[in-house]
Amino acid sequence: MSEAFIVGAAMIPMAKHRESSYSGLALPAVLNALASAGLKPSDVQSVICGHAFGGMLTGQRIVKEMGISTVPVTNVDNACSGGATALHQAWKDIQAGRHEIVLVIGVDKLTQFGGGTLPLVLEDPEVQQGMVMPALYAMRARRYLHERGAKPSDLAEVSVKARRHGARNPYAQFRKEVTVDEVLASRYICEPLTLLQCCPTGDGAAAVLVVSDAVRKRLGLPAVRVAASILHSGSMTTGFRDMLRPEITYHSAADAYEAAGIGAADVDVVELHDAFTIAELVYYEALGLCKPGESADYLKAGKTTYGGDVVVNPSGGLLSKGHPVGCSGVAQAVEMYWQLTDQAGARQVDKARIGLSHVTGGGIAGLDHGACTVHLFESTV
Ligand SMILES: CC(=O)CC(=O)SCCNC(=O)CCNC(=O)[C@H](O)C(C)(C)COP(=O)(O)OP(=O)(O)OC[C@H]1O[C@@H](n2cnc3c(N)ncnc32)[C@H](O)[C@@H]1OP(=O)(O)O
Repeated sequence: MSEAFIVGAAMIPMAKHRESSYSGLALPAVLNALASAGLKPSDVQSVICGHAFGGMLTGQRIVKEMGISTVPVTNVDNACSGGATALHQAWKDIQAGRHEIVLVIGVDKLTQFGGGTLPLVLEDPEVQQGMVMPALYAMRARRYLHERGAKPSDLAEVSVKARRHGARNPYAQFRKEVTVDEVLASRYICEPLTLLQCCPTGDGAAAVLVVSDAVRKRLGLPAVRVAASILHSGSMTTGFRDMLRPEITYHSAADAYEAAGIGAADVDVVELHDAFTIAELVYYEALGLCKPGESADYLKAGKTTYGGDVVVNPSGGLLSKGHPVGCSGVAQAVEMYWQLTDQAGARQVDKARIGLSHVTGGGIAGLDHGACTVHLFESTV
């Protein structure tokens, strides 16, 4: 069994790239990731492509443009977790000794829908009743305000931090800082969530090279070890569900910490799934960054920004960087690679050695979410 390492990474700036095809989005990320690892397209032994809305054979359409052939290409759909699931599959392949150099791509183009909320699967009974993602998270937010005695400004603080971090990130879709008042004054999407508390729709692509220990040693490059890679689907329940206890994230995080022998207190930098402000607060608790019930105070005390206990979403997170669904898990891995190899520029987390990324996928009736992926990374620099 070989351990898996990331030795190269790249992404394109997230934005509304209306004129680009899926291959057009992905190719610059792929070629720059290869270049950063000193590898050629022909060195790649397997390609795994995460996307949600690219249609059939998205990965093959990208690989065709790379000028390589016969390499096995796998497409992975796990909604927002698609990219992270692709990374999980690469980790498994490297561990099993099937391949030594795997290219992982995450890509999605949400501008194809022309605006509004994301299209969901119509056979889902909750979707038939009108469930859309902002509504799901608005219910969580209402529950949080009710149970915790929190204020809407507690939610808004998440966006303020996200935008402050994102302002340092040239790859972020939104780079302007905002105040609590501006967040609260933006238009309601689904009360209590306002526009600036929702991740935007946009387009993006990211790529990482995952290699075996032997290849890492041969390349001699700064590398990040994948210390744990956990994928869970949700547990079915037809009755009451505690919306402030996202069980799929609790389980995935606990398994990741156990697999890596790493505790939450050891983590220096986190990229978590802040699709809406409320998500970040409940995930602080589920990832064990703070105790249940303490998330709003933990944020307000500055514990999750530079100078605090752990820097959460230095990239700006989904709220600021953007959330092109199937791309996001790979974009998180790119940020982890940059942070843990001291290449994150103005947003570098000082002495970052251990990183955690977390992404959940898909609203689905009866489940907390459809998929959850948690990765732990360790710097080898
Ligand atoms: C399990 C899981 O948890 C899975 C998940 O990840 S769920 C999350 C998946 N992603 C989503 O659900 C996307 C959430 N966001 C949305 O649905 C939509 O962006 C929205 C309903 C909030 C707004 O959609 P819309 O009204 O059609 O806005 P849109 O046409 O995109 O943009 C209108 C303007 O608002 C701006 N805008 C849109 N979203 C913005 C945001 N979050 N912050 C700031 N500005 C925003 C746009 O830039 C645009 O400005 P300009 O006119 O100056 O260009």
